[in-house]
Amino acid sequence: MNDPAGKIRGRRLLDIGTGPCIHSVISASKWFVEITLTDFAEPNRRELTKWWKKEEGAWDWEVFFRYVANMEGNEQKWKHDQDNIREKIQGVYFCDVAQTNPLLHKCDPFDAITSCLCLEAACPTEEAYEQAIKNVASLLKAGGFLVMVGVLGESYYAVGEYKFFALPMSQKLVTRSLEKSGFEDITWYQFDSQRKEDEDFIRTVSNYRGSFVVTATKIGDV
Ligand SMILES: C[S@@+](CC[C@H](N)C(=O)[O-])C[C@H]1O[C@@H](n2cnc3c(N)ncnc32)[C@H](O)[C@@H]1O
Repeated sequence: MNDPAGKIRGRRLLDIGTGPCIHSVISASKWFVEITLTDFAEPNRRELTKWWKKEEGAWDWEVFFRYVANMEGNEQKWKHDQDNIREKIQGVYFCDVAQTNPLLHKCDPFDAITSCLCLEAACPTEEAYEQAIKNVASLLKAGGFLVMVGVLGESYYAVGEYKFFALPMSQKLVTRSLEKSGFEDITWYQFDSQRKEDEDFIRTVSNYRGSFVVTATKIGDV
């Protein structure tokens, strides 16, 4: 998570579209007391819960925890980080960003929301994307932070033989959607893909052209 000023912190963190994996909140978890994970797909929620509850057959995320701990200056603390995050998780819930209340149940607004590679996979059109940002923003308190990670210009990504749809993202679309949903202080970080000339990768994995991290602060409800 990019937060050079160290201001993105608080009590309650919500991750939208966590998938079956935990990597997207490893860093963020240090700055929050309670973490709520969500996803649309039941098999993903099941997989996450298996890891959270240390059930048999759960995926081992050690290499990811080691990587993040190493980036943060001390690889040896990875186990501590892993225990810490398990303790902070409040639950793994259904979420649909297309719904005006994506969690489908009433809850207090969150201090911060993270989301990694979700909205571009969930929204079929730019209009749907704008609406999804609005829906997600409704879960955030005024003055709360949104941190999104995404890919640029991607129209599909493959998992094995299966190709998933993705809505091609641009800085213009993301920024416009955030502004329309009452966000300010929008900070954009962009990274070019090293793979954009690699035809084999493009054919078999993804045609993304780059990636981004965007951070923004919600000023109020629109
Ligand atoms: C590319 S995966 C990203 C997963 C994970 N955040 C990561 O960084 O690897 C996209 C995720 O979005 C979820 N998703 C798809 N449609 C959704 C929707 N309408 N609302 C919430 N999540 C959705 C999928 O189930 C999937 O887990």
